[in-house]
Amino acid sequence: MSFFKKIFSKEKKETLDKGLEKSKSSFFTKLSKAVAGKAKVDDDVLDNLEEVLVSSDVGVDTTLKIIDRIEERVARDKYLGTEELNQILRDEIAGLLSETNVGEETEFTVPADKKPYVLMVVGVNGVGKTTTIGKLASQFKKQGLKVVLGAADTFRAAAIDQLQVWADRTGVPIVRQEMGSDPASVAFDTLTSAVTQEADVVIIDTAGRLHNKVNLMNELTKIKRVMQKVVADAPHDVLLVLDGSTGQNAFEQAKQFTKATEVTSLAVTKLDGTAKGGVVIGISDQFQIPVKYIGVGEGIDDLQVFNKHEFVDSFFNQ
Ligand SMILES: Nc1nc2c(ncn2[C@@H]2O[C@H](COP(=O)(O)OP(=O)(O)OP(=O)(O)O)[C@@H](O)[C@H]2O)c(=O)[nH]1
Repeated sequence: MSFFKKIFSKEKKETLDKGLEKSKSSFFTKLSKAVAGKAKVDDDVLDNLEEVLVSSDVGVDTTLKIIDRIEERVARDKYLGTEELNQILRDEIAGLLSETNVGEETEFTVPADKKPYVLMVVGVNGVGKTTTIGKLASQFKKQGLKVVLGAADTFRAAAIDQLQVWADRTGVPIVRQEMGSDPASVAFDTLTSAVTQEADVVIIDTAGRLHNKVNLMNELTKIKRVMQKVVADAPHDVLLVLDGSTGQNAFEQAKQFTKATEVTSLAVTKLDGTAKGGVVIGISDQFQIPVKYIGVGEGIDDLQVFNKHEFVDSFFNQ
């Protein structure tokens, strides 16, 4: 048994398979319609395939890239049977994910040389930001790491309270202030407290008001600047949380946030409730930002480290 197979636990695989069920069944139903009655991959099949990919939220640019590559293959191999299409798509998608040079990890890890490792989490309301933070806190704590949460989404009282709920649930300390207080001040306090406690991981929640990009940019820049007074190279990671079930909206949010701040990794949530799982492929390809985590359920253990081999295996194994 390969190393990869050994560490890809049965439990993780089952959760992933279940989480991608809707996307898979919708994709393969469409794919079988796209090739119905056709023995070879021709222009018609490629047109249909293009539609299948776009309607699976892979995104237009990434779809065209995939179609171009299959066209090249058709031209080279002369005859390509439609029964081979599944394998070819699988190869092309795995290839695309490899180009973004991500998804090799299988476990939650924090860099050993950063203490505390500071993770700033951004994203609009409702995408699953708080839940993702709670799930991450739980995972890191399980590894014996000391975690501190910072409630720097001070825009809404509910956001602070919700993070408190996750802090209580996971037994992790939280630094919070009144609603409406300066988010940068909360971040500063959180880092100071983390350094004093010799914490390993700090997770900072931020407000994601997209309606005013300049404000958002200023706010995130200020939080970063103030954090650097405590930990010089903080934040070590800026994680953008996107709701996978919103398909093209997720692309739009990624576009806006990457303009407002330097996003270093992505979490795509709610893949279990949607047939739009293709969004993971398109987003990682178009933004060239690693998808680090995927949310495949509401439970505390339903956040997975995104691994491209596991993802492609699960997606294409029916
Ligand atoms: N099915 C499913 N639901 C999820 C997932 N992640 C989050 N949710 C749910 O999505 C809803 C919104 O999640 P929150 O974490 O509250 O979202 P938020 O982005 O923090 O939003 P605000 O609290 O409004 O800022 C909650 O009901 C979560 O349980 C997931 O991976 N799968």
